[in-house]
Amino acid sequence: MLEFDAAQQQLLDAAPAPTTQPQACALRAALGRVLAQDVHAEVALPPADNSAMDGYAVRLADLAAGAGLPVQQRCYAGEMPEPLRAGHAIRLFTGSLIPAGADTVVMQEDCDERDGHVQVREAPTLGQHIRRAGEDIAPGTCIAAAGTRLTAAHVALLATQGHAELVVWPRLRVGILSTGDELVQPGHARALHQLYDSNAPMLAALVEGLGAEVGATRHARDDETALGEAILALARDCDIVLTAGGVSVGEKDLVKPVLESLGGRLALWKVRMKPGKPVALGAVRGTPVVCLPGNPVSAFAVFTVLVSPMLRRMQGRTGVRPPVQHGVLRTATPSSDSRENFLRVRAAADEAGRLVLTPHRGQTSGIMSALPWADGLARIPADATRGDGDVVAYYPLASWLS
Ligand SMILES: Nc1nc2c(c(=O)[nH]1)N[C@H]1C(S)=C(S)[C@@H](COP(=O)(O)OP(=O)(O)OC[C@H]3O[C@@H](n4cnc5c(N)ncnc54)[C@H](O)[C@@H]3O)O[C@H]1N2
Ligand code: MOO
Repeated sequence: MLEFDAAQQQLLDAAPAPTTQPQACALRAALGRVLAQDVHAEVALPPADNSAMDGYAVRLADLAAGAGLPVQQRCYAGEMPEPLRAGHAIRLFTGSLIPAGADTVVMQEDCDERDGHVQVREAPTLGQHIRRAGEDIAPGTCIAAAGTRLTAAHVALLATQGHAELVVWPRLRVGILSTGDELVQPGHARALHQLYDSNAPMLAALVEGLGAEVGATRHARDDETALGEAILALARDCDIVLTAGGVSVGEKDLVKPVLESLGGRLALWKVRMKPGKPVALGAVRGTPVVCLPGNPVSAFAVFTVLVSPMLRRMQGRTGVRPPVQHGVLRTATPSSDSRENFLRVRAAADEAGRLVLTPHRGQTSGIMSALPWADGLARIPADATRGDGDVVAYYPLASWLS
């Protein structure tokens, strides 16, 4: 059996970085896209000294006499202030530019304005409430690196630079094949011996959750010709193909011989992980094909911890393996197995602020209701027992599936 970490690495090694040309993408459509180039700040942030408060711009020394100061101008955000005259104040608002000659902002709560004069009640400190030009970002700073998958926060930061377009990698196109005579597509009538196909919609949703695109989805019966045609068509139209089912040792587990007949190199593994022992990696006409186990729980776990790093690399992303955290198991039932066991767990903080991991009551690969229930996967090492109070590695779905 292949060790889990070695399998994850071998899949990564089989993942080519993007080979297509980067493309332009409107800022408004950039959420979830992957930057193909570093973006450097051209303008400082903030671009000019401005007020952090609604109040008055003054010269600190002018307050020493304690007299009220004539209000020279009311300057709103979006207007140009006049240079501050000696012994005067300028009324301004949050975001208003600081007038030349002013060195301090007094918030309006500390002032009284009457008959065109402002009296400052609380002695300010020099420079208070002024946001300095460039204090956040200096021109030339890299504000988003190539390989970043853009979030709303990145979109906001990139907008400060006035960019209406960004250079991103084309979306990775993933082909999905579910296999099995027993499967019926949702929306169709189902006989007693049949099962609705949940792997295809699940894998499509997982792929889209990473910011990749579903190039095509197919279902094939357990028949060498049908499987071969489907894999060839998907390999032709997509950057990578994911199949589910038919990869174990049963008489109708035909995916392996079909891949071999298509002439691709093939590595079939029994990976030392649970759920998800049977996993295969092949290539058809240069397109990687990854075969996941048919049990939907196993396919979900394999996608999360084995396949997602590979897809991230093909998307052109950096940080292909999200951080693994650690948490304390809270369970009445210790876990042990000859394979690395990825328990479906919920995560919460205990009174001391420690991350506590509670396993779902059903941990066999047939218990699908554990998937939407879980926050992540807790990893129990192979050939070891871990029970209540033990610290284990934790793979949060929020980061491993994004
Ligand atoms: N004798 C052995 N039997 C099995 C072994 C083994 O080592 N020796 N391994 C077990 C493990 S572990 C797994 S995991 C499964 C994986 O088998 P396959 O990848 O060949 O998957 P199938 O047999 O095609 O299906 C397994 C299971 O999942 C259901 N399924 C399949 N596709 C879908 C779908 N798209 N939607 C919903 N459900 C699906 C299928 O009906 C089966 O119940 O093999 C074990 N057996
Ligand atoms: O490895 Mo299988 O995925 O446990 O049921």
